Amino acid sequence: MHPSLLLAFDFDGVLAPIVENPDAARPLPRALRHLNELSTLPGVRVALVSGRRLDDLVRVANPPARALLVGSHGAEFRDPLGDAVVNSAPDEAQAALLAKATAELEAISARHPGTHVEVKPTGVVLHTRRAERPAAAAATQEALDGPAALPGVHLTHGKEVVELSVVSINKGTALRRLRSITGADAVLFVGDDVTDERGFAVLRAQEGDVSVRVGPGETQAQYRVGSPEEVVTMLGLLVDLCGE
Ligand SMILES: O=P(O)(O)OC[C@H]1O[C@H](O[C@H]2O[C@H](CO)[C@@H](O)[C@H](O)[C@H]2O)[C@H](O)[C@@H](O)[C@@H]1O
Repeated sequence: MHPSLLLAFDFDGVLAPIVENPDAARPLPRALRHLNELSTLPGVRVALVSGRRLDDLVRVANPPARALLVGSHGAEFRDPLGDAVVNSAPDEAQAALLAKATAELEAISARHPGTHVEVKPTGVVLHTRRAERPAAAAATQEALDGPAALPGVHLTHGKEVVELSVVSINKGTALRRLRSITGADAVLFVGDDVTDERGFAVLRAQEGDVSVRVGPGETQAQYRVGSPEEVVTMLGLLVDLCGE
């Protein structure tokens, strides 16, 4: 009998190349094709585990119909084959803190052309990829010194993003939840950024889990591939292996 496998992938930088405009990110076509193939195999569940808002993830990723979806780093969660839906809405105090952090990031962004702010259900992000380097550096520093230091705010400093959350949910908690819902014997998780390191940290290599980092950077992952194009190659091998 086949073991049951959970194959979980971050989106940006893993299935989709990083681009300047987050709205323009799309999965590589062959990545999507392989994900669709994997999602129909017996004993396999595919999951997308993203920092994006769930509605945004669905819009840009066009995920397989059977895929488990995790948005906002785990604050939003959907299982199309079950009844597991989680939306960790902030409580009153967290909502007030989120409004304050958002107002401060928007003021910082207004001072630094090329930056923009993205609001999520439990967090807010300052994007700096499209700004001139001095403006990006200044805006980042102001965000770190200001709203990121507010009590109750959880900071993630990712790829050209300063992300502030008012809940302490992360991709590690998300992967634990996915493991428990699917009852998977082993988990594969592929990610490219600092937020994904929290996911790698909860995997159990000695029990058959596999972690893969895409691109450069310090990592706890067991393996590394160079780019989303190499992820496509890995997905093709997985289709062959899991389909046997
Ligand atoms: O943990 P992730 O799922 O990778 O989420 C991290 C952020 O991903 C997106 O931003 C990243 O990709 C953009 C499009 O390629 C790029 O412009 C940006 O610089 C990257 O940081 C997403 O837009 C954010 O909401 C996520 O927090």
